[in-house]
Amino acid sequence: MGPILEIENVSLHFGGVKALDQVSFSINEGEIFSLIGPNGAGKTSMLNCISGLYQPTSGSIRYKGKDITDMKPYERTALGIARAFQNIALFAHMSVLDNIKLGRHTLMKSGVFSGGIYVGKASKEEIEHREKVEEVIEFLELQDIRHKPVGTLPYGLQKRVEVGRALALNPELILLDEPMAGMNGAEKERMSQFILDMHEVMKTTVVLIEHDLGVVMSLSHHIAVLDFGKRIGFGTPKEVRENPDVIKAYIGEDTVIEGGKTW
Ligand SMILES: Nc1ncnc2c1ncn2[C@@H]1O[C@H](COP(=O)(O)OP(=O)(O)OP(=O)(O)O)[C@@H](O)[C@H]1O
Repeated sequence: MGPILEIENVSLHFGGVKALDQVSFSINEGEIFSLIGPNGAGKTSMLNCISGLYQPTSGSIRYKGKDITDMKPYERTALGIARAFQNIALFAHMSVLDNIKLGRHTLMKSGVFSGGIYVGKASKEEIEHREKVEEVIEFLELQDIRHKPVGTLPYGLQKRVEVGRALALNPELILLDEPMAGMNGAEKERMSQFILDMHEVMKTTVVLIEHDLGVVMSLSHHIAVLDFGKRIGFGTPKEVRENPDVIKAYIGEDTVIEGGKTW
């Protein structure tokens, strides 16, 4: 399959800091793609450029052949790009169900108030809306906690709800910023399985930022490696693992890039 996202010479400067420096790569439709690199390498900045939170200083971003570089975040959401945040962006006092429902509000054409007045369009939309939310709750196995306030849940489950909120937007491209941060081994395995199912069952293209290289190497079809804002590696897990520049950037660690190692 061809590329769904093409990043071309993207730079992002904050004053003198080059968070991204002429970075290019493309992501194939339907694949699991990972962005890796040390702290401060520019991974989150790249996701921000893709989701529209930041505007690149220069360069372009094409989604399904269309230049989206100047589009607002909500316009990108409408095109099928959704994002789960590194720091959970949920409403702690609201239930799991309501948080996931809220994720879909940006997509609803009928306003919040039209439901009670104009039955036709609003009700059809409301049914679709509800069906998708239920599908996500089932997919991420959140049935038992659907009515629990998110703030009362363990961190790992909150991360799963955060992913659910993005998934409820029915994205073709989902951006997951460290969805496994702070999780134990069993929780990571579970999240890995959900990511694999997003790819295999939902046919969603997944862009993942993850520090656990074991997870990255086993899940990803392709990987881009950033260091100080520059792309220092790109390819399959095998290619990246054997790339001398990547190994060099990994100095101070064992030079074998394997499971259990983090970056
Ligand atoms: N809004 C901002 N204002 C100023 N500098 C920023 C801003 N956002 C990011 N940076 C800087 O850009 C660089 C890249 O940061 P970024 O958060 O993208 O890295 P990262 O690879 O995601 O790191 P981490 O793994 O720690 O999340 C860092 O030097 C950071 O301090």
